[in-house]
Amino acid sequence: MLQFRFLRFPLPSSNLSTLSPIPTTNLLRISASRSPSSKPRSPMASYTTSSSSPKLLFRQLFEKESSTYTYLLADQSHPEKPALLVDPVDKTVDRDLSFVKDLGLKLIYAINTHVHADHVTGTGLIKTKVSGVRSIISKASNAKADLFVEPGDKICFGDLFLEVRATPGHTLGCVTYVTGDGPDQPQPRMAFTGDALLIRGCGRTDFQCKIWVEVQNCCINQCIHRQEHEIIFTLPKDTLIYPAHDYKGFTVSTIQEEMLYNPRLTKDEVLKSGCGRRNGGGDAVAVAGCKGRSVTVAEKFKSIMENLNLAYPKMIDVAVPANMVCGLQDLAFKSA
Ligand SMILES: N[C@@H](CCC(=O)N[C@@H](CSS)C(=O)NCC(=O)O)C(=O)O
Repeated sequence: MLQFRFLRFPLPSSNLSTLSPIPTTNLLRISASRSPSSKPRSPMASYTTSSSSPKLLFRQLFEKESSTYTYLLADQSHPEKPALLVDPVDKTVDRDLSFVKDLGLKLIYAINTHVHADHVTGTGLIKTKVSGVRSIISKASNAKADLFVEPGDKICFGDLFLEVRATPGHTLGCVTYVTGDGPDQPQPRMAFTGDALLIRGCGRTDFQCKIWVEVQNCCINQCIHRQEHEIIFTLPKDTLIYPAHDYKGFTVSTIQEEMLYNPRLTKDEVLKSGCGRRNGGGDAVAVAGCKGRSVTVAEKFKSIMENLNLAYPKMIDVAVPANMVCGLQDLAFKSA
């Protein structure tokens, strides 16, 4: 069972009628049933690739240089049509804001899933162009923003909300934003996974996390594997996956599809062989006496990730320092 703190952030006075005031200790419990440990044998059920709610307005936007997806969500049934952007890119801010204006929405939040390494976030630029917008990032990112979220927090926009789930691995502060569970919320649910879970892939783990591994003497690859399975894969199987990037032309996936076909997250041969036992985290643990089969799930994942041989993102030296300050570094130059 996961526990979520129910938060509504205070809005600037011009927005006060948009959302309800902040409840202080309102706790909402969300059931989180465990996912099956191995691949289902039956063929994949065919799930819808779009979510429906009379309230939700949803758009997937693309920035082609970094292959980044930005997501626009709004409560269109609310009189003020409060909206938020997930992972906006500086280069496409004008496009996004003009789109928001065309649709008659009131942008209240500009949210990042993590400190990006391949592009500069648009959140800082958006704040200079639209008054009252608040930037959001996870507290664990250590980056600057107006508001910091932690696992279990909820970000409300009108009657809709996003839950915050921790999915570290690509960076320590990576979070996934998941649409709410409830009568007014979109069905199926939607998970904005940032770089934690990509379609048939996942974010590289050779940035911050190697340092963390050394410092904490803990295997982050094992950690991300566990996070993917327990924090993401406990969502309903029809939950739609919307990543921050795609390099192959995919736009959306589902939990079920990724459980079956994501090559980085489905290496469970040890479990199937009977040579493994389960530990508390759901990983296979090698058992003495199973010669030649003593490779754990986490070790396989680690080996895949250590052999990706990806070049460092071209913009990393510019993007990371800028994104640590909400993309506001050198803003005068950029907006000139
Ligand atoms: N070539 C691109 C960067 C490509 C890259 O490294 N993508 C990251 C996410 S953005 S930091 C990643 O995690 N990729 C995983 C994968 O399997 O591709 C550039 O130069 O910007």
